[in-house]
Amino acid sequence: MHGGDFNTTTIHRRYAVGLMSGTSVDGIDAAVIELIGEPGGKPEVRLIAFENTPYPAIAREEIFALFDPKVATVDRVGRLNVWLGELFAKAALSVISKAGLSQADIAFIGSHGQTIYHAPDTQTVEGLNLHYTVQLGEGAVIAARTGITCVTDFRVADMAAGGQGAPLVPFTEYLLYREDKRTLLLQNIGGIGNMTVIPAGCAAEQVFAFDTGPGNMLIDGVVERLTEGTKKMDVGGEMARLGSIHFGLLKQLQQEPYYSLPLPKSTGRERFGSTYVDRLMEYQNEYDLSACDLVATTTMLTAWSIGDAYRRFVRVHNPADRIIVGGGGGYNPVLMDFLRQEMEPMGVEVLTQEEVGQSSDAKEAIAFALLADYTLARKPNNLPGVTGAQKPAVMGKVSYSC
Ligand SMILES: Nc1ncnc2c1ncn2[C@@H]1O[C@H](COP(=O)(O)OP(=O)(O)OP(=O)(O)O)[C@@H](O)[C@H]1O
Ligand SMILES: CC(=O)N[C@H]1[C@@H]2OC[C@@H](O2)[C@@H](O)[C@@H]1O[C@H](C)C(=O)O
Repeated sequence: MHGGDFNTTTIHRRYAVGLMSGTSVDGIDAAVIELIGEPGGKPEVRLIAFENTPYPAIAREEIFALFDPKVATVDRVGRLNVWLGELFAKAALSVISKAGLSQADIAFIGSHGQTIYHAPDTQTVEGLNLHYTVQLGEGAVIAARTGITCVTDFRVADMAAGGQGAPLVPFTEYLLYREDKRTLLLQNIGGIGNMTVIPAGCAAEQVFAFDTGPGNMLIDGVVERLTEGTKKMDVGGEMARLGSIHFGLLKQLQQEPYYSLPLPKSTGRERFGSTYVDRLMEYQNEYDLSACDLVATTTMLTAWSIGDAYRRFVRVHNPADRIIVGGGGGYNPVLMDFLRQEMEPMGVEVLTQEEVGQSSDAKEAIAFALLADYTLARKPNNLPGVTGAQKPAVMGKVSYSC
């Protein structure tokens, strides 16, 4: 099949590539999917190939450097934008070949890019309400290197319509997971934690979602500090398993105002990034905690924040049957145990994406391919009820291939 052939036999089957790089900056997720169904409809999705390409160390360092707005000068931002465009293009070409396909087989690429700054809350300048978000990874470069039309920069259109520009994946979760009889919570535990609520038999307007708080960001942050950079994550929850939770500190951390902010809401590194980790390191001293105690307490805080979000914002009107966990946090057994302790007493079964036959690793990359399918069909692909946008928007900017 040729991606460019829009005749009646091929129009409903096409291959697409989705690219994602999350807030943890652990590399580029690339997926090839087959979409069966009308463009911009409710397609059947088949995962053909998936690959995670770690960033070269120098690129990762530059991304982290540019999280600091004082460091992110316009020349460095411009340079990183095309640099990441090149790396995303390579990741796309590699996964296409892993799928046993050629570029000519691929109808389009949907690429999220790398968020370096996200400012969803209104800043008023001379009566103008400004909110903004910056994702890097130039679509023109991806299209030029691959010869495939590429959709990028999804979030800004939702923000222009008054939304938070996040989360965007719930639209695709509604398309792919909705059930008639069960209310589902889809919990992503990436850098940040985010929850999508899909009530049994719901319409798109009834789906809601929000960021629950830190995902792995605080755990990764403290582990990196405590091990002087030799470890980037608590692999297998090993440190947390050896520590004890300090309930006094836990209680103090639970007072963070984000948890009680009303919906819709989203958050990021601006709140739970390195400044927050600095504070956790100070608490370690103040409470005289071992390294493992601090990791255990931070891991419990992360699990608690998900349970707390469910109790506060979901349970009364949408008692859930299942919470399906995706993202790297699902690979941390201690975090998953703590989450079970939170959720099971409330009657919510805790499962991973793999346990329901999906791929946790590929989920977000798949989502951006699916969102791009809607962009190219010129159909709205945001959920105003989720992002707080005042109206539907066709998100994504198109860089056409010749
Ligand atoms: N084996 C493991 N043991 C413990 N933690 C793990 C393991 N594998 C991954 N993780 C955690 O998952 C994180 C990566 O998660 P993920 O890839 O979902 O993040 P992301 O996509 O960058 O984030 P986001 O969804 O917020 O954009 C790692 O930084 C680490 O904290
Ligand atoms: C601005 C930004 O990149 N936000 C991410 C981040 O990572 C998780 C959470 O915060 C979510 O809001 C979002 O990503 C997912 C892919 C989303 O938009 O659904």
